[in-house]
Amino acid sequence: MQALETFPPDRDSACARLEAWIPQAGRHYATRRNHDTGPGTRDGVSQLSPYLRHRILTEEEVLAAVLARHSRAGAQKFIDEMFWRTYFKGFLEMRPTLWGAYWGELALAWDQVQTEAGLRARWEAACRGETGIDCFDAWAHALVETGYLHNHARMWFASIWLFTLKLPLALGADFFLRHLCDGDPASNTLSWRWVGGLHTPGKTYLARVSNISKYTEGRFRPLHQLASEAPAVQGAPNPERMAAPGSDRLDPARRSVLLLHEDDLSPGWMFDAGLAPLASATLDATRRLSILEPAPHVGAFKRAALSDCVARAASRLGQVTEGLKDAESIVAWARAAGAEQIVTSHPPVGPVADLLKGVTGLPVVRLLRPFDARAWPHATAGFFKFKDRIPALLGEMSGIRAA
Ligand SMILES: Cc1cc2nc3c(=O)[nH]c(=O)nc-3n(C[C@H](O)[C@H](O)[C@H](O)COP(=O)(O)OP(=O)(O)OC[C@H]3O[C@@H](n4cnc5c(N)ncnc54)[C@H](O)[C@@H]3O)c2cc1C
Repeated sequence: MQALETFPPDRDSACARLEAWIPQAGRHYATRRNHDTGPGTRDGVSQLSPYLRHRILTEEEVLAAVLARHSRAGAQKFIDEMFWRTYFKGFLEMRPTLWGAYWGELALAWDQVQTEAGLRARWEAACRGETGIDCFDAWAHALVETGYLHNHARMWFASIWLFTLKLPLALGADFFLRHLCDGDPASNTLSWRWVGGLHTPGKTYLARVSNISKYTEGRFRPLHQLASEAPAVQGAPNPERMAAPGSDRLDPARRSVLLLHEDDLSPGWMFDAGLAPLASATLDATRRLSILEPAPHVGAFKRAALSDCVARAASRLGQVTEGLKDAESIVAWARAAGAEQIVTSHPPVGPVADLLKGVTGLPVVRLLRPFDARAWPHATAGFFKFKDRIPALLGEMSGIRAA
């Protein structure tokens, strides 16, 4: 699988990529980050997202590594972009109904695809990269084959999907989630909403020929092929904000088992908090990403990354059961291990959190990372308000030198 060659799903590869990237995270990133010269040639972005999304690398360790090499001002652009991930997660945690609304819209759009031949033909052509719009078709192929798209290409792609091809937003977000190695409920759903004018109400993103031509360095110039206007799409408005989640309390004296999942593959912080599990298990929630089957590389990435996590933490885990897939098997496994509680890292809104809602009969202790607990409550409005908090959030991180 090409995607797993590009993104080997293990921490050693993640650390090597971070190490190689650090020198580029300053001025180079600020000047080159918007350029997309195509798979295999782009040097302006880190391609760390599959590792960050699954917390094979944590935001804190990437930020600390970058700030050990660059001043805060020198790496400001990269630091800001890193915090978009945190901001989107916090925003969705406090507005979880947006995830339910997305699933409702997806189910409706999927019904329409099955009953409206014209829509089905346009959707299939878009997913197969057969629209006749060269740039769009090339991005569709790259996504399916490599499991990754550059941020600028994601913006152009989503814009063309919505405003030129006039396809439903939920089907586009689903196409991304089924193929991206970094597919993330918060960043993906909210970025699609941002392009469609729902995240910042009324403010849409229109892909323009001149912008595509400039930042693909002449690879593409879709003259007379793109929509010239981008009216906001229909969709659920941003709901009222709820309180950000807090951490459950860990009672280390109770017999615990640890459930490892795709949202946090660096469990060391839970052992530091006193967790000594009788046994551990990994959860495979891939099938819950979509109504359709996710691409093979998506599940393969997650399963291999979970196995790598188990191998790294083996001495702390007790006996390990890999690949639980539903709530019933989680409860049966925990009971068989003699547990009084199932401990897990707090899963943000998404497939794992959905699955864990079905666990009954044993308490589930969801531990929230201090970084998330500090950052998420600030995602109250737009990113630029959140951005004001970045210096304070950096200051509160352990191991960060003041720059
Ligand atoms: C329509 C659309 C859908 C997207 N879907 C996803 C998704 O499912 N999963 C995902 O991780 N990102 C998503 N993004 C955000 C962004 O495109 C990717 O995080 C980024 O391209 C990852 O590549 P990189 O690691 O080389 O980024 P770099 O530019 O090197 O940035 C470093 C890190 O900062 C964070 N980051 C940078 N830009 C963004 C951004 N705009 N939003 C959120 N975090 C950011 C990521 O963690 C990234 O790894 C989406 C963006 C758009 C426009």
